[in-house]
Amino acid sequence: MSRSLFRYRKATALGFSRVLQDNVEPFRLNMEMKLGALVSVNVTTRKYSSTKKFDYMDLTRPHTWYPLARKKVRKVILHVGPTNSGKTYHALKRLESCSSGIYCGPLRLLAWEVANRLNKAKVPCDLITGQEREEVDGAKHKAVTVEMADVVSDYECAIIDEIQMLGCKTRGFSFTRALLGISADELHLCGDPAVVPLIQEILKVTGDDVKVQSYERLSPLVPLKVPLGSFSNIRKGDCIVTFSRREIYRLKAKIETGGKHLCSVVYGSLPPETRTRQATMFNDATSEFDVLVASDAIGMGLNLNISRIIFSTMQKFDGSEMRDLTVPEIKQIAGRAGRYGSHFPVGEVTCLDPEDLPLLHSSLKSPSPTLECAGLFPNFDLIFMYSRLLPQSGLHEILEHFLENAKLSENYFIANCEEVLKVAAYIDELPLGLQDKYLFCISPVDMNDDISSQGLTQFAQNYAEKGIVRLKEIFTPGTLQVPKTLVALRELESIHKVLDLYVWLSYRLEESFPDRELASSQKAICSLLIEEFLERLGWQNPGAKRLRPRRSLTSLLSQNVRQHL
Ligand SMILES: Nc1ncnc2c1ncn2[C@@H]1O[C@H](COP(=O)(O)OP(=O)(O)OP(=O)(O)O)[C@@H](O)[C@H]1O
Ligand SMILES: [Mg+2]
Repeated sequence: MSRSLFRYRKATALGFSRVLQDNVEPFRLNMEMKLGALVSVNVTTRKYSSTKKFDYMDLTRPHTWYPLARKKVRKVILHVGPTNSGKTYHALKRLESCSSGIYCGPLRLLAWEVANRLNKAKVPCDLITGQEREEVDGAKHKAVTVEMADVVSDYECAIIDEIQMLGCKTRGFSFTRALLGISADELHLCGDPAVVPLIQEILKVTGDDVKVQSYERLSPLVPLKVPLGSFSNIRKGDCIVTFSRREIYRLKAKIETGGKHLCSVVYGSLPPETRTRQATMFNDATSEFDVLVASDAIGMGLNLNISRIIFSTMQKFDGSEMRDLTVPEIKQIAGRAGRYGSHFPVGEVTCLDPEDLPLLHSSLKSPSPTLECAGLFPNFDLIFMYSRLLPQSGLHEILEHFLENAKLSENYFIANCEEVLKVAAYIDELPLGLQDKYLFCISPVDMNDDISSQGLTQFAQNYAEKGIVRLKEIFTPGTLQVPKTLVALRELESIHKVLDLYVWLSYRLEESFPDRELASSQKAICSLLIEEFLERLGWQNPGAKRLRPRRSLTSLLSQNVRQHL
């Protein structure tokens, strides 16, 4: 059964939201989908329909786009259960013991964690994310972010972690691509039980052999009957969760002013390496930073030494309105407390506001709603073929038409393309080919961040005009400073995003973006300056206890970084 896209706009999602990232591997198209296939166009009504079996808008059989995976009967093992039940642990144990393998995770932090773990266990493992390629001699294993999942090689074993994210409005399509496209003898999927019926349904047509392995939580998670009460009740190992950056810093200051604790912070727009170091500092039992103030950026798969999660609010702004947290979000976040093997064998969870307790308690008892649809997104090949029907149109128009006319089966929805369309509208003004335009559209730009979107427009403009983009033309190395205010901090976070975007583009347009090394070293400086700011904040609070001497920034800058200053 085919349906049009827009009925799926509100299709099921677990509430996760992030900008679209890279989708570098071209789809391997169904052999039936060849250039020159018959497609009829009714120009006056601008409705497009297929006359024969070749129909570029027909996305009802996405499993046929991956011939390599379809040559195998894959042994698919669905590891499902609550948070902290050992799902990822068991899948990784299997990956380690296989001769070749790939781990696909939803976060750069998780890909880093897995690459480190495998390399420590003497299983050489490459790390590949949109912005990093760390290759290890002799590696037959890879840890990647899901957008970089490899669908053109054969593996003995593959893992897709947090598979329920295939219902995510913006990133779900990358999970679907990995699910259908990875060619592995064994495919391990880890996630929430709510995903089981959908995966079974989707994989009915692939002929794969699907087994479900269920897990129980390894250590107890106790929802407390009372709220936190006074901030003087904050203790070592607590993590306060809130969703705005301003609130994060307000709570950090409030706790530190009490003079008993210093706080690490983790939130989405902090550079990933800063997030890792803040989390490491909190995890380190000897560090003075013994309380964590975080957003839902901690909510997925990470292993932190948290004893108690305290929700400062049960509402978050989702881009258009304030809404209650969903059951899966509450369970994911609460599940960070009392991780098995951490310093705190029993996890606790509570709220600041007593009125939030009923929602917290009922959510922790409820199963997550069953997922109904998985995301899809047209890759460049599909858009290119479709563009032949609209030779005079820009990418924005082509995309809009494609999205309006795409036919989907009931198990799928099309990704939310608002961000992509925003970039397309701008990029269409520039004299660029369709492929270049598509690339800029799927780049990890944050169009809601002025500096980040200005960075993208500047890069695209320089690229269109000169074919080469030198970083120094738009950014002067040596000018970065430790921020003195939260406004300056936000600016530095945005500059980091621009540099990150440059690195991302440099991996895809290597000759035109030649300054990857400089961009990477400036990124490292940004995160060190941000960390310096975070540590100084702790120092400035009059009541805060004395810290060991801080690391000086200069001593932290490696030779490699300094040579660019
Ligand atoms: N059998 C085991 N022996 C030792 N450690 C284990 C075992 N099982 C799990 N762990 C450890 O327990 C912690 C939680 O396990 P894991 O990360 O696999 O949980 P999960 O079910 O994937 O949780 P989430 O849903 O939050 O991703 C990890 O630190 C993991 O290394
Ligand atoms: Mg996990």
